[in-house]
Amino acid sequence: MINLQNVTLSHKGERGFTLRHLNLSLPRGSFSWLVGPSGAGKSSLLELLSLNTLPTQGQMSVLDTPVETASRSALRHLRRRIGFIPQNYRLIPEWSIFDNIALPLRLHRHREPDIRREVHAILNWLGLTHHAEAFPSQLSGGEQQRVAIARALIGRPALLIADEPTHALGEDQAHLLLDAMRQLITLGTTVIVATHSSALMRSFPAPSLSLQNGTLTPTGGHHE
Ligand SMILES: Nc1ncnc2c1ncn2[C@@H]1O[C@H](COP(=O)(O)OP(=O)(O)OP(=O)(O)O)[C@@H](O)[C@H]1O
Repeated sequence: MINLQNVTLSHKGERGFTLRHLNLSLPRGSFSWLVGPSGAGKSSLLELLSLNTLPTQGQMSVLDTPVETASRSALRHLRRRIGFIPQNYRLIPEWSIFDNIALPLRLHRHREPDIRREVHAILNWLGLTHHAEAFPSQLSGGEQQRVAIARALIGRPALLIADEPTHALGEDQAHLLLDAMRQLITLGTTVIVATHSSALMRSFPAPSLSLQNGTLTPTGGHHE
């Protein structure tokens, strides 16, 4: 499902490497926490796995597709099977909350009546129904984070990547998200969640990947 061999990443203009010699293998339907100190490279690794950046060196396959030989259109199709909850939400400011959440379904060319039904169901589940026609700037941080969660989950992604997805949420909402992730795993989705919250990790024991200074260190998780 996900395989990294000797992957390194350096950002443009950077002299050293942000991620170094990463080897990682994650099976379909697995759940992994991603931990490490601030600046260790967690967000950079998640940007890589969600195909927003590509490795500087090494081999990476995502959803069983080697990315270095994939065409642009193959990468575009792959990205549509990935749900990503970025740390800064990245909602489209000019679009309503409804349209932000509907985006993955529209990319998959679902029928409008089905889109309306599914978006309203997820708005209701996350307590956002009254914000359907609002714009992102009119919402609180926690509400925007829930919109980002809804957008990532609505297409039932094959791979779900979440970067501190509960940092602006209350405890009940964090548990709602964990429950949804549990369900996705049973459907075969692979899930990776970066977090600084040991309380969150305790509530869902799972293997963890530990990044230190751009390198994965062994912790008894899935990685090699
Ligand atoms: N676009 C970029 N260009 C240059 N350097 C970057 C870029 N993005 C991240 N970095 C650098 O990569 C390193 C790792 O950053 P990253 O955000 O991946 O860490 P992190 O583990 O997610 O940290 P945090 O827990 O604080 O979110 C940092 O030194 C950062 O400055």
